[in-house]
Amino acid sequence: MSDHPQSPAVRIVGLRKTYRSIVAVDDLTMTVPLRGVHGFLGPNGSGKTTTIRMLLGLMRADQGTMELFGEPVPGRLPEVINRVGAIVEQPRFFENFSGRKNLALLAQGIAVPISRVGAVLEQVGLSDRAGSAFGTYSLGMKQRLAVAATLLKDPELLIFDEPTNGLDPQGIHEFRSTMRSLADAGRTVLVSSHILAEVQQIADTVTIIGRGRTLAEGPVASLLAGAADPVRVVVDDADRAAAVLRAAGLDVRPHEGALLVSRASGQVPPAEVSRLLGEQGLWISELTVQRRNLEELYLQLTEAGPTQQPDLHWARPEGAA
Ligand SMILES: Nc1ncnc2c1ncn2[C@@H]1O[C@H](COP(=O)(O)OP(=O)(O)OP(=O)(O)O)[C@@H](O)[C@H]1O
Repeated sequence: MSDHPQSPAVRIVGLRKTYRSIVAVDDLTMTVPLRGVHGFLGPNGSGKTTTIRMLLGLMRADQGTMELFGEPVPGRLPEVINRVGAIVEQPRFFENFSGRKNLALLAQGIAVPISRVGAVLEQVGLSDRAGSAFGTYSLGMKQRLAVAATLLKDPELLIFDEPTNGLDPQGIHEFRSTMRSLADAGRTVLVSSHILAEVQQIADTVTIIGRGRTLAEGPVASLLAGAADPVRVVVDDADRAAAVLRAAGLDVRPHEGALLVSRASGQVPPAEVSRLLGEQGLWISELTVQRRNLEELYLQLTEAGPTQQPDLHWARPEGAA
């Protein structure tokens, strides 16, 4: 059990790393709550891999503090490393050995009971193909065998760095379900990706970074529940509908055969749009609130600049700048 039961799985404050003149990570802050899938998101080159390598003690930070389960790392890494499983680089498996035999060899090497092999194959959905040679596996199956290898020690936190790179849609789908089921079984999954929309589908919480800095962090649902998402409405007489809505003080923008209705002061209730148009005999054929996705949020954050983002931080640790 943890000495710090209330501590998040990961806490990073003020992390910085430079490679000669390149600032790869710049005052980065991240909190990964216990349990659930946490997306660590940002475009290529934004500093995700560098951060993960520092967290795992594979590289030294220039500045900042990091904790795993409340223990400062790298100082106390030996005490917590057994609670962490990570795929940072592709592990090497023997092509001619079956998935099961590859895992059995690994289990022996790290003194894990051989009985764990069957359990971890089951957890990643590879039991049916466990007897086939690794060389015959699809990329997605190879990746899931790598996950199975990290599960041998039964870690509480799993860290995957861009795990779906190179996978086809089927492989991506399967990997997502694997991450979801690991989290549903009570583990914490930290997954980095440059494809924000992809991770949005399974992440409970996210940290979004750009150029080595944290731009936003929090539950996906609260980050996306913008104060003023536009209402998209389709009506036959769009010109007259636009005039009616504008007369009621709403902003109206034609967009791809529909009208996007918004108001500077906040969210427009769809029922208000429906009532205003209905009262004038204008009948709506489609009415939806256009929720943002994480990619749109990212673009908005990078356009807005750092001074306009403080309300998007939800879990800034005390003492963070
Ligand atoms: N060993 C290195 N030497 C010099 N610069 C590096 C090195 N590793 C990374 N960088 C630079 O540091 C920055 C952050 O890279 P990093 O790999 O951490 O980003 P990333 O978000 O993981 O991107 P990707 O998804 O492409 O791996 C980039 O500008 C990268 O070019």
